[in-house]
Amino acid sequence: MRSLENAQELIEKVQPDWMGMIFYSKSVRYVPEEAKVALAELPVNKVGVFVNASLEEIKQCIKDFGLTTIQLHGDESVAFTKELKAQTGLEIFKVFAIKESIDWGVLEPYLPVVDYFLFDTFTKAYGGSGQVFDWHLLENYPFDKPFLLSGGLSIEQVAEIKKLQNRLPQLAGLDINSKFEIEPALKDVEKIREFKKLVYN
Ligand SMILES: O=C(O)c1ccccc1N[C@@H]1O[C@H](COP(=O)(O)O)[C@@H](O)[C@H]1O
Repeated sequence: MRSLENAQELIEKVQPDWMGMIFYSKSVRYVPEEAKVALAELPVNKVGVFVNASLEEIKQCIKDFGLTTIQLHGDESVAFTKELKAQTGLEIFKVFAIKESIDWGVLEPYLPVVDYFLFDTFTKAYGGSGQVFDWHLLENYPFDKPFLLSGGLSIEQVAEIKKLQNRLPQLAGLDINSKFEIEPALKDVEKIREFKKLVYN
């Protein structure tokens, strides 16, 4: 999110557990530096979404925007992720871009370093594609580590999402984005409220 009014309305009406801001300059949802004064004061857990950013860049955004959580949405190594955790102590979501299969061995070294895994659909643009991956690939998820589901989540998938929640208790949250927008970065608050009601009631 990047509009103060839209974010305030969403917080008031939906009370999300987290709210994301994209700090990847190639994204249509990129949050410019000028937004920092307004967004920093929002009373919500703020997730900074980064794609192969440097430690310095991430630390500057943490300071400017009052981030509580870092979402690493690129090809960040275990060593980089460990250093970020050591230097900031903040909550970390590490994203894995899913293609036709998942090699759980690749995720394993991240276990001691991250708070949540986040699964998104593979795309050359890294994220925000609105594309859904094959959720069957998660059925043999081998870890206790909680994970978040992402990638084109929409209101039409509520029944399937509920089935997945029943099968996989490690599924800790749903990361919604482009399917709940009026335009890039402007969220449809009523649609999100409806989605939350349908999924959690
Ligand atoms: O939204 C973007 O533009 C974006 C760009 C680069 C990396 C991540 C991005 N967004 C994240 O992508 C996922 C899935 O979004 P969608 O539902 O498929 O639109 C989500 O984590 C967004 O935060």
